[in-house]
Amino acid sequence: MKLISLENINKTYSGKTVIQDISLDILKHQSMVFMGTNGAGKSTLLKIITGLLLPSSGRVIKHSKPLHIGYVPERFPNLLRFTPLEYLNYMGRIQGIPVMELEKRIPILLDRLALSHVKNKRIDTFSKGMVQKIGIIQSILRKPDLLILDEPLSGLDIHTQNELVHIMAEFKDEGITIILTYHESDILLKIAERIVILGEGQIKGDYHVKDIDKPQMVIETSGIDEQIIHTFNGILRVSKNGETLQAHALQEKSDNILLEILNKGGKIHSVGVHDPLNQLIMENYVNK
Ligand SMILES: Nc1ncnc2c1ncn2[C@@H]1O[C@H](COP(=O)(O)OP(=O)(O)OP(=O)(O)O)[C@@H](O)[C@H]1O
Repeated sequence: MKLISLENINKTYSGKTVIQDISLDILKHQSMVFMGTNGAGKSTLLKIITGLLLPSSGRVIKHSKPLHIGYVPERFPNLLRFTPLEYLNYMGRIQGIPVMELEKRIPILLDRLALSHVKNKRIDTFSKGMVQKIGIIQSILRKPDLLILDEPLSGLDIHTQNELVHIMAEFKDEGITIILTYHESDILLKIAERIVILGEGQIKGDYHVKDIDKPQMVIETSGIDEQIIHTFNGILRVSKNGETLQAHALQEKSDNILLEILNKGGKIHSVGVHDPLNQLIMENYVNK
């Protein structure tokens, strides 16, 4: 089911085209990631989808009404001197949410994102990850159909990134469709079903994650028979290059496979990773 359709969207700033003839359907329950180099037009497109920015031409069609969109901008608004309770109540009232409802919902969300203990502290004393969580709570005060997050993980340590990915995955399970921008593939795959690559304001690639192979280990070995390698659990394919064999294997089985090769008297020359998604991204960034 379509949530939003973009039809021939163009956006120009002072005569410079930054979004060029983009048409795209956003489907319910199909979470997406927009990827692209700096200046590719990702933030501009997100703002057009939210309605914060009008396209210069083209149409944004909302297929269901009302359609609640939550939006977490790339930068937190300049309201850092407030406490979470003050800020969230303020944002809730701007969104027209009744005070009674806010009084119930804000403590639940603060608790869920592990921020209850700082609800009365000024946001300007918070870490980047805590500030990002406040931005996320603001975006889901009224449960959205579509949640749009612009670079939600940038500048965060890996632990906080994983925590936020976990939270976003939970939202997804609760039926919220998510669109975000980010550039690290392994994290994105936990959230996205679809990857749209933007470049110079245009769509350069549009892929379903399920169609992209998972990362594989590539093991270069010699001194062992090709037929024997084929019998190891987790081997995907083996190719020969002179005396050397190159085995592609499932990442989760690679430790066992390395041990088996050594046990059978083989030599390991190198171990690397082949990540088809990363390769695809690089090709799209570099070649188009
Ligand atoms: N308000 C504005 N006025 C003029 N030009 C703008 C404005 N906002 C964005 N641009 C330009 O539009 C282009 C696309 O910007 P946008 O922020 O959408 O890209 P992005 O892909 O989100 O980049 P980043 O990854 O750096 O955030 C850039 O060239 C940018 O300089």
